[in-house]
Amino acid sequence: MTAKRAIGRHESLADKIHRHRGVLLVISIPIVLIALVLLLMPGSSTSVSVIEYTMKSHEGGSNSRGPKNYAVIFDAGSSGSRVHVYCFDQNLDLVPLENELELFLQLKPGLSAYPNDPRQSANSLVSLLDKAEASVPRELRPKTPVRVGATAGLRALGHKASENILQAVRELLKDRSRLKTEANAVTVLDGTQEGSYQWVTINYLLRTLGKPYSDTVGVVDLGGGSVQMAYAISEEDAASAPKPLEGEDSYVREMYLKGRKYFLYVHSYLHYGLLAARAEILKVSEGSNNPCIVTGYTGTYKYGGKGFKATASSSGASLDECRRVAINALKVNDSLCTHMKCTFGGVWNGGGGGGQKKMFVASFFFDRAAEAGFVDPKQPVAEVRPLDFEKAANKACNMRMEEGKSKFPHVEEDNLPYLCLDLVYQYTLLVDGFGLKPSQTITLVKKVKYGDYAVEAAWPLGSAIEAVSSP
Ligand SMILES: O=c1[nH]cnc2c1ncn2[C@@H]1O[C@H](COP(=O)(O)OP(=O)(O)O)[C@@H](O)[C@H]1O
Ligand SMILES: [Ca+2]
Repeated sequence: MTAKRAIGRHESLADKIHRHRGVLLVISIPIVLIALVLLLMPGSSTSVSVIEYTMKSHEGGSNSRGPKNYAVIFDAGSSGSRVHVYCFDQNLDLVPLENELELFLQLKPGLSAYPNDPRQSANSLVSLLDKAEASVPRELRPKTPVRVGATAGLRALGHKASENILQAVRELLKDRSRLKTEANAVTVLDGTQEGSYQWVTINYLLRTLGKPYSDTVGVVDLGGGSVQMAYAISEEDAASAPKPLEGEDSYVREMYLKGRKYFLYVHSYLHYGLLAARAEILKVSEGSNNPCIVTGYTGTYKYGGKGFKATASSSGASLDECRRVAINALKVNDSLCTHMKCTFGGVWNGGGGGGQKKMFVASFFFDRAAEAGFVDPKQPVAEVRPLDFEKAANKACNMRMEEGKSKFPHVEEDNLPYLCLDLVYQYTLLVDGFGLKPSQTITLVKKVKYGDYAVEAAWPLGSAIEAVSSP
């Protein structure tokens, strides 16, 4: 020991620690104390959920796999069921199946339309399953993962009824298909999962994954039953994220994609999808006339097994009054907000920042804009501003039912009585809910161009990427 010390430079680490143990003790006590404080502090890393989600960088490849990996993903949405079949090469690039980059099929209604008949509900997927499976080469079927993700429709049905339906779907897959079902392949996606997949889908197709977070785009997905918003935030903002409300998912997910770590702010609002929001807006006027219903219409709106009085007021629809009702239904109310800044219903807004600069807004935002005639449904994307929704709303709220067909020739007949409501809600959600400026340019998206092709801008691609890149 003494000899070693005399040599000095050759002193081992253990000896050094031993010799300086006094100093080390003095230094380490405050460090341990600070670490403890940080760990126990509210809003620290406890509000960040880390998801096992690793997308390898290009050179990583999927070593043990074949040159082509298929994935079959069912989107059991509240208003319909769809299936997507994708094929990836070893670099996790999409490769064409016949002449498209995905097989995409859809039908209506969704699984939740059969709440008391799980078998019939599951059987509604048969035609989609058969066609999807047929598109996967026979020898690859046993290694091709199939997933079924149910969204707001089954979420709103409640645990028992939805679990029965999911069980029937599991049995259908087992009996009828040779595709690979992993554990948890058939589930109700939680809303934050759905929002994260949507973000991955769009950023994957735009090839922004792997770039700094402020180069990625934010997404909004307006479904029938729920609406999700997701965008990447800085590590500092993630660290100071508030804890979620009781029973809510955490606000921030950590994801590793193409060699980079992202902190994704994501929130899903159940009951605020477009079709569910109609019910919320009609509930505000509770049994009396509603200023959002197109002038001259008398009827009942059915949603989730319930009926809501949908009758125009005698003075007709009114943009301003409908706006007030929509703001009320959204619970845009600062007194509910216990965080720095909220969207609506007391939900933290994520703090904004570079990942929210560009917003890609999907599903019913695109569809209604197309029906209302201010975007071309044949184009995959359209740049608009929230005030385009308000302008169209103004026209819809000022017409009479019988003028509907000529003023809005592309609107489906069943949607006509609700056109003022839908457009006012969409404007209100973007501006009063999500806090966008009425004049901010946003991208309405149905499909995203990927090379010479265009791919559906929907969450299943994010799920497929996870399925083929997990071990
Ligand atoms: O793959 C897709 N491509 C384009 N639009 C889609 C796709 N899947 C769903 N949508 C849009 O979402 C709307 C309905 O949402 P959905 O039925 O999925 O409700 P949910 O997400 O609340 O369960 C559809 O009318 C359609 O506009
Ligand atoms: Ca959906």
